[in-house]
Amino acid sequence: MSVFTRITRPQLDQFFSAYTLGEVVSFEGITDGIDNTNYFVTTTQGSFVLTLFESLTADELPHFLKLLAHLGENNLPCPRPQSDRQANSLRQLNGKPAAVFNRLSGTATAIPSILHCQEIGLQLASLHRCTEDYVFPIKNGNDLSWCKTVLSKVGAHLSASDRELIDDELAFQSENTPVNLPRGVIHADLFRDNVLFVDGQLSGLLDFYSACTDTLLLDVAITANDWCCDNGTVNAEKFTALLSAYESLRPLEPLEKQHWPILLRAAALRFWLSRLEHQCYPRPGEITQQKDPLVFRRILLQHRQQTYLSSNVNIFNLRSTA
Ligand SMILES: Nc1ncnc2c1ncn2[C@@H]1O[C@H](COP(=O)(O)OP(=O)(O)OP(=O)(O)O)[C@@H](O)[C@H]1O
Ligand SMILES: N[C@@H](CCO)C(=O)O
Repeated sequence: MSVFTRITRPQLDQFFSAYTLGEVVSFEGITDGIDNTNYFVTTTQGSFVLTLFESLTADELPHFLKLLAHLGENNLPCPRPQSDRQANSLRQLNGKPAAVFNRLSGTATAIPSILHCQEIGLQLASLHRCTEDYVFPIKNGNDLSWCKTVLSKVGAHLSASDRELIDDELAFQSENTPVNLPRGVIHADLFRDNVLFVDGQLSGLLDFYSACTDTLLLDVAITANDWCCDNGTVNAEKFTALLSAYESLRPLEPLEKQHWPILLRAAALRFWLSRLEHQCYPRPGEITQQKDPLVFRRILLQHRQQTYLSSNVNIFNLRSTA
């Protein structure tokens, strides 16, 4: 996140007086992330994170808070929404919907090892399994039609060859839209900066605000593209490690294996476009971060050309064949 909405100490004191979480001792804006405004808040009773939601509405947010509560009940290490004295977990601060969560320990890993990739593969499969029967009425806002809209917004800023590449990929994805693949709750943004580790053990899964109901394999592809590429270069060994760990809890169906290369491309395209959009239309904020769109251009090109297939391990080398 970045700090888009500044809050003052008196506002915070008043806000926390609605809870039974102690008195505010200190607070600071968090610079990571690009969607919401987050502050670390230390009170006389513990450490918390205050989130001011910058785009999700008060109608949508209860679904996300309920999902986080469900995941916590199933022992996933997710932030738990804290309730105020009236049992509300969603309030308003500075004109924005706001909520308080327990602060999870750990730090994100910038350069994941094979072990980190295995850990995240296992956790993602746990997430998919523990939401098998969970009804989550949020659609994927970053689907193919969104990709087309973003291209129409950023197209004028792109080189002719990049526009052509994106057009071509969009045509490919439209012709190969997955049907009949297992669907469920997906995190949809399980990047390295949304996962905390303590001494190599996964201690936190963060930022469920892109979560939606969609193809489970898309979630695996989104996660693998970030965790298993070293600065945009596919690391075939890491892909295999993540997938094998995932499959130890949720084996992929034959149809999913067939679609894996397609969804890797879809996931790379989606984040190339969102990063381009942020680059072309940055939001005003006090502390803002921009992420490099070219990383996902590189990943997409490798998936299209499958250049990594010449390595000893390839990312289609799944444990069982389709
Ligand atoms: N419950 C928590 N415990 C510990 N740290 C947290 C917690 N919630 C948020 N953070 C910290 O704040 C950062 C930003 O949070 P988050 O990823 O939810 O924000 P965002 O703006 O939605 O980010 P993104 O750009 O990934 O969409 C995290 O990377 C993490 O460092
Ligand atoms: N995880 C995204 C940003 C938040 O959606 C990215 O790295 O582009």
